[in-house]
Amino acid sequence: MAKKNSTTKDTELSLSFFEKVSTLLKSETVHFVIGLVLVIFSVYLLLAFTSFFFTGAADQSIIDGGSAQELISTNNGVKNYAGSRGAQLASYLINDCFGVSSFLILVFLAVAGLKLMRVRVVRLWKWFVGCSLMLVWFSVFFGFVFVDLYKDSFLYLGGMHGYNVSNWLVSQVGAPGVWLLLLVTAICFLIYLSTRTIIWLRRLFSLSFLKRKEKAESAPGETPEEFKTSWGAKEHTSAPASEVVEAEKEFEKEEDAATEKEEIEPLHEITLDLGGNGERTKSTKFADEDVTMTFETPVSEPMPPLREQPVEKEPAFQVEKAEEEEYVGAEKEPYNPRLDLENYHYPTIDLMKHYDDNGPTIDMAEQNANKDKIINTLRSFGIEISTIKATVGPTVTLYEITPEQGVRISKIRGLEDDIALSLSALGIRIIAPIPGKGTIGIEVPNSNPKIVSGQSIIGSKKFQESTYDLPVALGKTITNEVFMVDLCKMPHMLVAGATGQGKSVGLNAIITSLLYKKHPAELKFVLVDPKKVEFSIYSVIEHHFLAKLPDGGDAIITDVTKVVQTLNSICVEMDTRYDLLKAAHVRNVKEYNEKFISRHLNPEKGHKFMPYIVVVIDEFGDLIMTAGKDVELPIARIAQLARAVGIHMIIATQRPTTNIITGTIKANFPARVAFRVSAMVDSRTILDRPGANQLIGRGDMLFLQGADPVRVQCAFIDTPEVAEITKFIARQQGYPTAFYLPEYVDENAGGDLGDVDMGRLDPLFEDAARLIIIHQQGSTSLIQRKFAIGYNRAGRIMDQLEKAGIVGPAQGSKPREVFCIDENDLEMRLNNLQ
Ligand SMILES: Nc1ncnc2c1ncn2[C@@H]1O[C@H](COP(=O)(O)OP(=O)(O)OP(=O)(O)O)[C@@H](O)[C@H]1O
Repeated sequence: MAKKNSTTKDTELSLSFFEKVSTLLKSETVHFVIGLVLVIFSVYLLLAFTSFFFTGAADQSIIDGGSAQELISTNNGVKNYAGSRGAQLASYLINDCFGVSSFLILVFLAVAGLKLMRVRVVRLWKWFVGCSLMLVWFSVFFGFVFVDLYKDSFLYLGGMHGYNVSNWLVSQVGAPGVWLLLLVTAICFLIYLSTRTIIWLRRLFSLSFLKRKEKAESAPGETPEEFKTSWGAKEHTSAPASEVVEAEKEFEKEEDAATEKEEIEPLHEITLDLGGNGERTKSTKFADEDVTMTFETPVSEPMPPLREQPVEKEPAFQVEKAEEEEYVGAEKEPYNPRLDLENYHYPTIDLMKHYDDNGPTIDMAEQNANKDKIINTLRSFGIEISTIKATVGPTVTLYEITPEQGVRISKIRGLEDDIALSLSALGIRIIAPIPGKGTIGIEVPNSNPKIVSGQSIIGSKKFQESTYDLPVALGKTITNEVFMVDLCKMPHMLVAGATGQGKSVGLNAIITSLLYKKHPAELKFVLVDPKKVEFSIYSVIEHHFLAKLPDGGDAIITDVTKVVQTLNSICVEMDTRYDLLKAAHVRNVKEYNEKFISRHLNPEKGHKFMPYIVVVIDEFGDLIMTAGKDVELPIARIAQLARAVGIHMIIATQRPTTNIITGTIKANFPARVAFRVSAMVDSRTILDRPGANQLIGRGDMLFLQGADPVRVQCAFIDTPEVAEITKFIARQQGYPTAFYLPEYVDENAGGDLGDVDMGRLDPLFEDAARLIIIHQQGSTSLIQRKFAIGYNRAGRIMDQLEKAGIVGPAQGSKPREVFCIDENDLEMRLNNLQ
């Protein structure tokens, strides 16, 4: 017995020891120290290797012939700068192993060290595979090519590995075979590094570079007909290019999915087991009643497609027939919008908090009690039911009842308060009938609600594999399915709910979903936060994901006048985008970007890749109260028109009254999210029906797009989680500035040049005038940039230039016309001014 006790104790002790060691190994400080040691060791190796080239010959006899005792002694005579150990290491790795390609070992060690120190974000396994493959390849290559050097040099360029392997290969496939083998493996490796290799190879095989040369030499019109047809330049080059874009996309997708899957797999599948024996459905017949109660565990059936509501007032958008010949860029490679930040890594799922208590559990006692209460309450009003089925969601259970024949639905609907009273629970909602089912639903809050973690939503297969353009994962439905929508199709969303009911968390869930799925080149946010505290955590990703006015101010907009300017600037951007779409003869931003990527739009004519812009406005009520029409008008304009040009809006308010959510706003925000509100009238304002007043709060919400609202438990993504995600993004390389929205010149303010004081010209006035003349471009942002001054000062200088007749009036987003042709002309005008 005593022996057994001591064994258990030992096991416990060793367990806690291993636990301690494993926690220690996970600590950031230990990682940093190990990383630092690796980096320093790689520097030492570099020294040893480099020195080996110069001192290797002299050291050879000592290293090879000297005894261990001699090498340890102080006067060992080794010349290598890294001492006898360095010389041994270099001799072993270079001569005995892989030759000069052993340098790749220290490259990998340095990269691994930097990753552990969190200096660089890299995919270590990719570096490992890459370095290992190159190590082996170069070793064989040098062993094969410099085989003669092995006889009379102290340095084996391919090491013994390269020498042996290449000799063996030569004996098997002959020297030409080894050349071909090396070529094929090198090509495969380059394809592994970048699928662009395929484009180069195709070009090489089609000899299109020869054709280009020929074309340049022969004058236009001189190309012989047979030459044209046999080479078929246009069709042949454009088709593979687009295929390769697809291939690249596929490649990236697979790669991302593979890495993400590794981290995500265990998190999203929740299986409910009511009976404890693995049955999915269980029916219970109650002895005293005639009612069958069925429990249903949530199944992950595909969600019914959301009914899309056509956006009201969407203007007719005509597409003119292309008359001019289509532009085809000189470069055949597709444009890669992500190229500037091609090493950008999407946030990983482990940045979010993991809740152990994730899956729904079923309290049978609670279920039975609720069932009895529902049956008894209905019976006391003379309503008999034949079946009752319970679906247990994260926070709410849906009881689906089938009444006996002849019972009027309106009668049950009228009993909402009585059932709520009998169950003594808040948040009871009756859905009579459940659309498409012929049953009546009674939603009852669970006594022990579960948190729907952000990790379980973002890590879900459904979200990870979604192909939506702007995927937004909101939470989980009553059947525990991940509830997702495509913001692109909505196209704007209205979020309302009383204070403290989960609005801010909901907005975080929306923004975070987009951050997890989009590249900084493809998406920009405009964040408006009159409360000044909600969105401040996003300020660190300004250079990656935020858009702002080019006036040098904060990217998170907190000031009402700035909001008005920004919204108007977005209207300018919207108009510009429409013009570009029209010029490109396409109907929406997606088609436009596809055309731009395939280089069918000329950047010199102002065409550019258009990222989606998502405008998120918190506390919209506050804005309307302070700025009224100034805010409402641009919002209504954007909401009516911006869908096609990739600008989407999400506005949130805690005061869902009719003077804030006006008819115009409502009509243009077809997707509505309602958290709990205090009064039925507020629910009617948001959803056009009651329901939001019966929610239980803490992220319980109704989502409406189309006819029937869906009850969803919003994902809980807390501020520290968002901070981790934004920190992860901010640590990576970003753009030099935020995405600049176009300048907006307030026509009422700017148009009145009577206010411009020409007696007190800005000290930079003359320099700015010269700059404008040199560039022949009347742009305020140019002045701002060159003189590093704010928007307001640059705007004032521009007004003075206009009054002095040097530039013309503002023309929306386009630069002003410059009236001065050269510096002489300017001198004359300046003299006239004095
Ligand atoms: N989805 C959720 N799951 C669990 N708890 C939640 C959820 N959403 C919100 N909560 C809880 O409710 C609290 C208030 O949420 P939140 O700050 O989002 O409210 P709010 O509506 O934005 O309030 P306010 O309008 O005052 O900013 C949170 O701190 C959290 O404890």
